[in-house]
Amino acid sequence: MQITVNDLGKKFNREWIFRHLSTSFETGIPCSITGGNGSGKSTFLQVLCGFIPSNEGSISYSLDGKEIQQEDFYQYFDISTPYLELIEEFTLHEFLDFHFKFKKLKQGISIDDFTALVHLAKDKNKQIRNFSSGMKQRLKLGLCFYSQSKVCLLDEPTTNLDEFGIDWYRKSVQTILNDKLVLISSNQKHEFDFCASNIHIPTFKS
Ligand SMILES: Nc1ncnc2c1ncn2[C@@H]1O[C@H](COP(=O)(O)OP(=O)(O)OP(=O)(O)O)[C@@H](O)[C@H]1O
Repeated sequence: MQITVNDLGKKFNREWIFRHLSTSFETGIPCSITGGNGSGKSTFLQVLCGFIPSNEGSISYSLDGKEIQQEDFYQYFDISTPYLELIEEFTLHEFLDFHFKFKKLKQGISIDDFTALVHLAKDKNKQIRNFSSGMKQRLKLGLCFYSQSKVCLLDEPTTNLDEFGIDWYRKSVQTILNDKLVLISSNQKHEFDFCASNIHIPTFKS
């Protein structure tokens, strides 16, 4: 998978969040998206995956040399962000049954394997609303790690994770780096110090 960004710009009202941003991303070269609070890291990820439109420039997506239309790109990525809501009324089992009707689990992994991988096997019948914030975060990350999608977008991936969870994140993310295009928006080195490339958003203010 390859994503190419050409002269991309995004503004809210009259303020440019980033401008003249040109780069490319590809599977096997994980990239960190860095910058201080409010610099535009989350906005960049949201523009990249088509959640919000850009004001200037273009983004192209291709898989094995074939172009993917922007409107079809949703089939190819997973995103984990602090603002993403889970369906709180469902139990974990109901939630996973529902989710994996639309997304495919990685080949060879069952739903039971999945719950073990995210250390939630004992919580299958618990309603998501009764999960702790760290349990929800492991679930969100697991949905990205263990799907068949080609692109994995992680916004502040260790939010709410304890030391065990951070260690789990660092080991788990390693298992997908060769198969998925991984982009990590973060201010914390332990979330991205293994990345081979970096985009520093404040560099693209004007
Ligand atoms: N929908 C919106 N309308 C207007 N301004 C917005 C909107 N969304 C974000 N912004 C502004 O865009 C700027 C970048 O926000 P963004 O959330 O992308 O930053 P960030 O780098 O991810 O920050 P943090 O590290 O705090 O999560 C901020 O000034 C924010 O207030």
